[in-house]
Amino acid sequence: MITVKHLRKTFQSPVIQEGKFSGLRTLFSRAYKEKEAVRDVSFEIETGEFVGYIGPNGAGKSTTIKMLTGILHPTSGEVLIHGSSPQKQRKQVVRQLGVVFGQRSQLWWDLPVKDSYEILLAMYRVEAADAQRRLGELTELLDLKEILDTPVRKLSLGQRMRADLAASMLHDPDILFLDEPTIGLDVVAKKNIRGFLHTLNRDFGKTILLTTHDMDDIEQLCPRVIVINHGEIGYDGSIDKLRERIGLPTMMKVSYRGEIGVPDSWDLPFRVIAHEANTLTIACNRQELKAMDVLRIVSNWGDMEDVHMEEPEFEEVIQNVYL
Ligand SMILES: Nc1ncnc2c1ncn2[C@@H]1O[C@H](COP(=O)(O)OP(=O)(O)OP(=O)(O)O)[C@@H](O)[C@H]1O
Repeated sequence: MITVKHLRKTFQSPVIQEGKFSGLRTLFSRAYKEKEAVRDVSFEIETGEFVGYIGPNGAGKSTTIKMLTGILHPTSGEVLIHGSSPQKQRKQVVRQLGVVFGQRSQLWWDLPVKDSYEILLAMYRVEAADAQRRLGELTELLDLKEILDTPVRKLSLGQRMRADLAASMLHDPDILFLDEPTIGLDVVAKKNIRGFLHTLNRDFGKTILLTTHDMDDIEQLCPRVIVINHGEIGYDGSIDKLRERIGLPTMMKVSYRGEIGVPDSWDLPFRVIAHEANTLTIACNRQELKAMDVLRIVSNWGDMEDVHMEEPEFEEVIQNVYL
């Protein structure tokens, strides 16, 4: 279980001096300004959950993950991983964590992938038989066979990400923190990574916290989403509830055989957005009005042929949370 209580992190950065020799003067100046990257973040994640941690650029996601993994010390507040602090009981906690930062590889650039794995396995003191078995499983699951002998710098981005994911799993941690593991990948590579993460969670019971800007990652993988904005939690719950809360309209396209007799009175519980030839476009808020009730009304206006419904895109919902 992961417990995060009133986590806060402020950074101090030097105030940039203006004018002549500004670079030098900034270097020797004692003026600092504070940046509150994470203001007040609290949540709990149960064992076996798959949670999306999302927010706009600069919201505080990476800073949170760095505190969860023990890389950064919080200014105040506390993180507990299975009851232990990643800052105070670092050795013990690190064994339970797998971490991937999509923007930066943890593998040795000039070494073949396999050699990096051997170093990591030795660092984690994984016994030879276990190491062999795990490497075999991961090679199979992530389709690594072709790239084990290739130096990391020669891998494509998709191959590198698969190699990094395997590296994060070598010591068989039960919790994974993934910071943008699909960044920059093409559609096929993304699909493969998602498949792997889904398997890890469903079949191997791994607890996963996933940061991403790809809303398809979130929709396909995460039953629960935590939204952070300006260093604070803006939402914590299911995607469906989030849709409900934002309440963007569902678009309904109703087509008729022949004429449509839209009544003169526009006093309707939904909006008619467009009326073209034999088609009406209607926007209705499904939290306020059931689709059946809309259809009951519009069926009186002509001989209905077809109805097409479009739910708001999750991307659009999220943009409204970030505002
Ligand atoms: N070491 C640092 N020193 C000063 N400010 C920092 C430092 N690290 C992060 N920040 C600032 O803290 C804020 C939060 O940064 P963070 O990297 O956590 O955001 P993020 O949500 O991960 O963003 P992105 O989606 O762009 O990766 C930003 O304004 C960033 O500039």
